[in-house]
Amino acid sequence: MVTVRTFNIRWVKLLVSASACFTLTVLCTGYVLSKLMSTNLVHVLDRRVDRSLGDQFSEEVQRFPDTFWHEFAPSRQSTNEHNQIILIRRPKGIDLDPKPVTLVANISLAGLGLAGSELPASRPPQCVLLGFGKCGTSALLEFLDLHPQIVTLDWEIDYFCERMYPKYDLQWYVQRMPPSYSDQITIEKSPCYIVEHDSHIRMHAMNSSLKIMVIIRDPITRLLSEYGHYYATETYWGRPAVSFEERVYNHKTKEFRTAQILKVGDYSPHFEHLLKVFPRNQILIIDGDKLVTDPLSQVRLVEEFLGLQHEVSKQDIYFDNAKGFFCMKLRNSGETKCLGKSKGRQHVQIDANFKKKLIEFFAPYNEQFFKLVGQKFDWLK
Ligand SMILES: Nc1ncnc2c1ncn2[C@@H]1O[C@H](COP(=O)(O)OS(=O)(=O)O)[C@@H](OP(=O)(O)O)[C@H]1O
Repeated sequence: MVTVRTFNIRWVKLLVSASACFTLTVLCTGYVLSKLMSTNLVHVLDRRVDRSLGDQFSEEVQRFPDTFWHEFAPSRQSTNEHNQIILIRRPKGIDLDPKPVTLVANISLAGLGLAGSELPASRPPQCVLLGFGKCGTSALLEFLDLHPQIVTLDWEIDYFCERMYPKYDLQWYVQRMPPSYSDQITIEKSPCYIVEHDSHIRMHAMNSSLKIMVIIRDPITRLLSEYGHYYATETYWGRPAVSFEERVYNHKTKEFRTAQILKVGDYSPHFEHLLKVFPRNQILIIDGDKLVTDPLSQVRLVEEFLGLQHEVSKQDIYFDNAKGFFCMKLRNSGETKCLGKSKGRQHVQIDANFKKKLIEFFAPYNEQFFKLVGQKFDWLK
């Protein structure tokens, strides 16, 4: 009898402390969330506003926590009846479309000395970088972002690809573009666009005068880069990775694994389709190998293609010995910025005989590509 009562009391105690813990957790989470939503209101609007307002604005700014993306531009539509700036943000995470959080900034346009002036807004891109993956798409975009008249989306939205297009409409796409002024050019890059041919048609339907950029590089270097990515992924997940040779060549049949190599490495079929959709003068081909050794030469090509002044200069970049690549010097802050660890990996060394085989394998595909685009590249050495 005594034992049963002791047992019951113990259970009641346990239940009480468990529910107290639960209530405390709920209360704490609620408090933290409400703090996040109410106090950290304003983020730097954009580079130009930030620059024009200088320190005075920066002092007023309370940075929004890093766990939130800057979602929409504070555009005309996103100022409220009190002329306050409204920011819409969503938590960072894997979910591509979580519910955004709307926040009213604690400052007004007039308070910023911006009454009546144009505010940056999300606009459809006037130029898209279609790929090819592993050819330097991120580096190109980072260098272009140094241009005051260029605004770039810093993630791959893949909107025109099959994975996204049926799910989202144009408004969804445009709203995700970074804030820009009407005299700026918005660029986004998604490497799936070049190999998924329906994307070409979908982009043309959005804007038939869209400017198209495609970056290519020596297909063997591209293949090595792709292998580096595969190796890093397998290692990360603790899975065994096959050697480069094994991945691209079947030693039993003594044949290259063409499905693996040519899916992206044969550039011609993708260009053939692109040229059926967009006129050649709307397409700019960037040399990914030159982007590594002389990034300014390729940035200049883009500036001319987009009808912009040459703004990005030697002062904006430097060669970083530790990274082994060119990096950026940011004009506003004086800070330096290199691409992350997953860009600029060391490539595996390949045996000279195997490289010869690869060169012979790719040669006819490259010749066909040079003919198609009327341009030669210094590849296969
Ligand atoms: N400045 C600078 N810094 C770092 N990396 C640079 C740079 N310029 C070009 N590259 C080359 O870009 C290669 C990655 O290409 P992508 O960004 O197109 O890759 S991805 O498809 O988006 O994953 C990457 O390939 P890996 O060297 O294999 O990592 C680089 O060779």
